[in-house]
Amino acid sequence: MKLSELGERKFLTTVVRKLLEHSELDDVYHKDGIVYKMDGFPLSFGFTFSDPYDIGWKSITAAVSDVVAKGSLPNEVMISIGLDPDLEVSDASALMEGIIDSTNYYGGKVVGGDTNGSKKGEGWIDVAIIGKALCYKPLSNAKEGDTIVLTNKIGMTTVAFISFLKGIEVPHHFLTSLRHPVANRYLPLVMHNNCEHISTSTDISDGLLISLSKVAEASGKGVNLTTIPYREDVLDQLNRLSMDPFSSLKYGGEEYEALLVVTGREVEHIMEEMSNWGMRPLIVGKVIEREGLYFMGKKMEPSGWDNFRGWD
Ligand SMILES: Nc1ncnc2c1ncn2[C@@H]1O[C@H](COP(=O)(O)OP(=O)(O)O)[C@@H](O)[C@H]1O
Ligand SMILES: Cc1ncc(C[n+]2csc(CCOP(=O)(O)OP(=O)(O)O)c2C)c(N)n1
Ligand SMILES: [Mg+2]
Repeated sequence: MKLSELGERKFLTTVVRKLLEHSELDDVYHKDGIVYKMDGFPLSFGFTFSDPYDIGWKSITAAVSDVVAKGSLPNEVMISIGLDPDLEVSDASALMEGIIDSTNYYGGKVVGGDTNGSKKGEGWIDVAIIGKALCYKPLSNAKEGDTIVLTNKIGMTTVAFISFLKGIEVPHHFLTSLRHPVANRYLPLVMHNNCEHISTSTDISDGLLISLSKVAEASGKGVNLTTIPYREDVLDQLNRLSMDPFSSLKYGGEEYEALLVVTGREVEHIMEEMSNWGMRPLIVGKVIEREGLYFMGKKMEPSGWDNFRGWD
């Protein structure tokens, strides 16, 4: 069987998980207050419209997103790059500047890395981060009745992805978050202040549905999504593209927002604090007893980005 038939998530849960020291496949590995993260992508994921600086910036944001979503702050950062020998030095410098600026923005420091040659069009960036946990909660910790809060409304990348797949030109502003995504660096502080009320948390970089179902599976519970958390301009544009919001959900990913799973009555207070730090949070669902993923009580399949299958 080929990897493309099995899919990335099944490969991780049925093959990789068995070979690891521990069985929890969380966004970061946590031990004694320290978190460990590795995240990478081929440079071709920068599409044709991203410049080298922004690709460097984004490689850090993608990795930091998992760290901040787990209530942690990045410290040491290491970078492994593979570059085409024909690349201009000025472009390679811009890529490194994007990496350094982004790391500084999130409060970390680049302490080293590795440089390799790649074939044309096959370069990559891998980022490793060691960080400090201010409020780490394992994915398995979600409890029945918990409220699920998303840091901001989403959908910009979904419009871009659907437009590409349809071969339609994308209005410029929908590309901004794909080019230069910014994760909220204050989220770990809000989580730290309210840690006793947070059951767990995760980012939504592979798409909202995948992340919700990871929470459900890890905790042995279910998740009921109660709204489609798209921005108004996204809903308008999907309408123009003749796509309904529900079927668009699977074309997600590369949105560096986070889900907080909140227990008890502090939800409003936590959302107010998030607003004070620049987020516009909203409630998107609940943890329920019945296993699986549901939309307004109706069972649905988790779908989203898969590195071996694309949007699946
Ligand atoms: N090649 C690998 N070897 C060991 N663990 C891996 C490998 N690839 C992924 N994992 C682990 O599987 C889990 C899920 O990975 P991934 O989907 O890439 O996470 P995320 O989307 O949060 O970046 C993580 O705990 C990660 O550390
Ligand atoms: C050419 C191209 N096709 C498809 C995509 C879409 N895409 C690539 S990676 C990804 C998911 C998230 O990536 P990342 O945050 O690096 O992944 P993680 O390891 O955290 O899951 C998506 C939606 C793209 N960026 N470029
Ligand atoms: Mg990630």
